[in-house]
Amino acid sequence: MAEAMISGMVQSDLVTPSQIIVSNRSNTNRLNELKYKYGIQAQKREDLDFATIDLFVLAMKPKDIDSVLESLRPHLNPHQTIISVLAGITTSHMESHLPEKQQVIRVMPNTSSMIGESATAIAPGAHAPKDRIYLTKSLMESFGEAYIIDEAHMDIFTGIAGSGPAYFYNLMEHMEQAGIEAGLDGELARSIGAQTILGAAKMIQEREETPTELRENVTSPNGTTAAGLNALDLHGGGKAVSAAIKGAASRSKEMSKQAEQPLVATN
Ligand SMILES: NC(=O)C1=CN([C@@H]2O[C@H](COP(=O)(O)OP(=O)(O)OC[C@H]3O[C@@H](n4cnc5c(N)ncnc54)[C@H](O)[C@@H]3O)[C@@H](O)[C@H]2O)C=CC1
Ligand SMILES: O=C(O)[C@@H]1CCC=N1
Repeated sequence: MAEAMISGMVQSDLVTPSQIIVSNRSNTNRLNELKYKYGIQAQKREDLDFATIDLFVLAMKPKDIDSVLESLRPHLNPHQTIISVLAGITTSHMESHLPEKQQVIRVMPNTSSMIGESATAIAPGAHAPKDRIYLTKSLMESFGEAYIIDEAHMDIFTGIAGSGPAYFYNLMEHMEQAGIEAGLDGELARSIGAQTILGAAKMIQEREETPTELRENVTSPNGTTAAGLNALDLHGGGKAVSAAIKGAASRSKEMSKQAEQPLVATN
């Protein structure tokens, strides 16, 4: 996810590549790969000059949040902002592991950041000042659309947009496979599927009609679309998508609860 955001950011005018420093726990090969690919700086954790950093963007796995915050804590000053992309980790949880009144902002981008087409949510913590919230919004807009939302809606946003690209990739795997089974070349089938999804998404964005109206426009009485939609319905159709979104949102909620539980030492 970090690479997808970096890729989108460096293609925009908002930041210069040299303003971005990437770091990780121990994988120097990966750091060098990102450094040369995007022209950004790469530094080992122990070489970071914390005082010169305005925004820390955390993009490790949610399970590592507490140890990372504890290790950042002694180096922070009140003017620095912690931006987290971690699914399920609440701003209040992060604030409880940081110096009092530390600025925290939770965001949820998706991997389409890579090409400047993310749908990203932003939920400010209790002490994030307006200027940092808007700076974060501009940063997120450098790789797509960004929406400031109530943190209570972060789970459902994650279900729709954070995980959402995967539902469409899954759909496209099926479209491609159906094309192949009917004798189409695989690449051609993939490209037809992608263009069809792109066109449908742009119709929603660029025209006034609702998804329902647009669906009805495609559906001639007793025609091919009606047959396709009937089959879709018979196999779960839209309900399956709704269940996917709810499943992801509920996992996000569950991850928030897990993060609150104290670690139990085992031997
Ligand atoms: N993959 C996705 O589509 C999205 C992921 N996210 C969130 O982004 C985060 C990362 O997900 P992925 O990129 O898929 O995982 P990943 O496993 O590809 O990347 C995690 C990165 O964190 C680094 N890392 C691990 N521990 C670290 C530490 N202690 N200090 C510094 N760096 C450390 C690793 O070296 C690795 O580069 C997760 O929290 C996830 O919830 C959010 C939105 C979308
Ligand atoms: O699967 C995940 O947990 C992450 C968060 C949203 C998309 N990928």
